[in-house]
Amino acid sequence: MSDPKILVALDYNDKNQALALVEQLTPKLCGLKVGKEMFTLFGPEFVKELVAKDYNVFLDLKFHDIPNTVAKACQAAADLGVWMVNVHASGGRVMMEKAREAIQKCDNKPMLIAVTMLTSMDEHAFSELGYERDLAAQVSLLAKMTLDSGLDGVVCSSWEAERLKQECGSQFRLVTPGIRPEGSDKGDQSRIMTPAEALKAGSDFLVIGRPITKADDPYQSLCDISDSIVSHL
Ligand SMILES: O=C(O)c1cc(=O)[nH]c(=O)n1[C@@H]1O[C@H](COP(=O)(O)O)[C@@H](O)[C@H]1O
Repeated sequence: MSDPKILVALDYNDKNQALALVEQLTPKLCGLKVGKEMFTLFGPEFVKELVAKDYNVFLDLKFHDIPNTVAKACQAAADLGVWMVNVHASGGRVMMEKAREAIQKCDNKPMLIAVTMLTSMDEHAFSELGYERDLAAQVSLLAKMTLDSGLDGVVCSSWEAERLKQECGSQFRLVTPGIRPEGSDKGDQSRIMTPAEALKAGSDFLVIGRPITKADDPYQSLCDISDSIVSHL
């Protein structure tokens, strides 16, 4: 079975609510993303529970620390049986290389992805950080460093996907949040694309939260999104 393109973001503070949603979905059509909130509340046991239900789990903890600490954290994540983990590219080349080496030594080898610049970062917030390049150039620089460090890809906005595929090659995986099916509420996301547009732009995995988790019928919403991308697979 090939990896599902849709990763449902489980942003809940209630484990039973999250599990009730998971029961309605199917690993045939989606993977699940567990982030800092759920991991802090419910820990590794929750992650293992999802893995045991045969879901591809993206453990989205965005590690950013000294190389040795990040390497150990990635190894611990891999040992939970997850399918994808991530680090911050701004932690630097050595940190990413050590993370890669640590995962290669594990029995389970999750995909290793880096965050370039968060999609919540606008030009103003970016300029306050004092970088000399503009935001797009900084994203490109970090993506290329991620590629050189041997990682599998980056989290980015779908608006950056086309450029990053050209710069980093077709095998470099792009994981894109900010996805909104036609007609659904934008919420706090600003630079959005529909699932089909994002895949066409070069995205490999679509991170989708509220359009599925807050839908009256989450399974139907997942099926509708899945149907909308069939011709782009
Ligand atoms: O790392 C992420 O997943 C992420 C990075 C980013 O730059 N922007 C972003 O929205 N996300 C996550 O993607 C998910 C999007 O959820 P919805 O906006 O509800 O579809 C949330 O879990 C966000 O935390």
